[in-house]
Amino acid sequence: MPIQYVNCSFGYSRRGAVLSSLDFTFPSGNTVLLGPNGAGKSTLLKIGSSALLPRKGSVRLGELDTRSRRDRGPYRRRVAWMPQNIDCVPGLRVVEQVAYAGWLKGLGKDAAAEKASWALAQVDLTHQADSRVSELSGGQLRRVGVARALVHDAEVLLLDEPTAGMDPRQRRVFHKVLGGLRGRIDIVLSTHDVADLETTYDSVVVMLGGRIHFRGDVSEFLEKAPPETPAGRVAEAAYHGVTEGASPCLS
Ligand SMILES: Nc1ncnc2c1ncn2[C@@H]1O[C@H](COP(=O)(O)OP(=O)(O)OP(=O)(O)O)[C@@H](O)[C@H]1O
Repeated sequence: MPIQYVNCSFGYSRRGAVLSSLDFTFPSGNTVLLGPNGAGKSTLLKIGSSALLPRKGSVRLGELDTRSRRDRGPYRRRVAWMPQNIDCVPGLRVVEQVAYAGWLKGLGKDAAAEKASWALAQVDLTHQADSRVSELSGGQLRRVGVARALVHDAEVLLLDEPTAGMDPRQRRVFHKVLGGLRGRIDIVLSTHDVADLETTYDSVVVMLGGRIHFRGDVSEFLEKAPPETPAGRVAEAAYHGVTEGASPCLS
């Protein structure tokens, strides 16, 4: 079931609006959220996760509304969010970090341990299960963040720039992981990286200036590239085609 933004407005201060009367529903499947710095991608995901509440309007998953205190617990069990900054509990090993996240979302101790091992396997980190997080690279730490988001069987996974800091090999592994989750969970991932669009995602959403500027299938998005574009540069050219001429700044 997709997240719905209904007439949603939000600003960090009284004066500046980041989102204004946004009516939008994320597509099902794997969705990549693109847009320049400051377009509002993280804000959209934070509001979608219920970490922030809209100033006006609502964010819903089925009948659950993030503004309702009673709905927020069930909402957060169904929608997992990985923020840009991954905070880990000092002293815990990787598998314990993930199990702890599951326990916080209501899993029993044994179930949390079992699901933690499963989640680490999904992100190809089983071999690091007993490492301390301080021993991990930035890319591996992001995969721990994804495992923590996966551990409690949410229906929707919101990932804020999970591939930042990953080397090309790690990124390939990560895209393979996302491709493998296709059809099992709805994923929305914000990034500046347009590699592997066809094999990893079903839909593309482009944000500009706090608005949804483009929404469509990956194939519709790639058609925005000029016909003579060399094969390896189609996604990048499509992104320029979609965003060209539009103001990148928030009004
Ligand atoms: N905590 C905050 N306090 C005040 N303004 C903020 C805060 N976080 C974001 N903003 C502002 O909100 C707007 C949208 O920022 P946001 O981080 O959502 O964009 P983004 O598309 O995720 O950017 P990036 O690609 O750089 O991560 C920007 O103008 C930004 O300066």
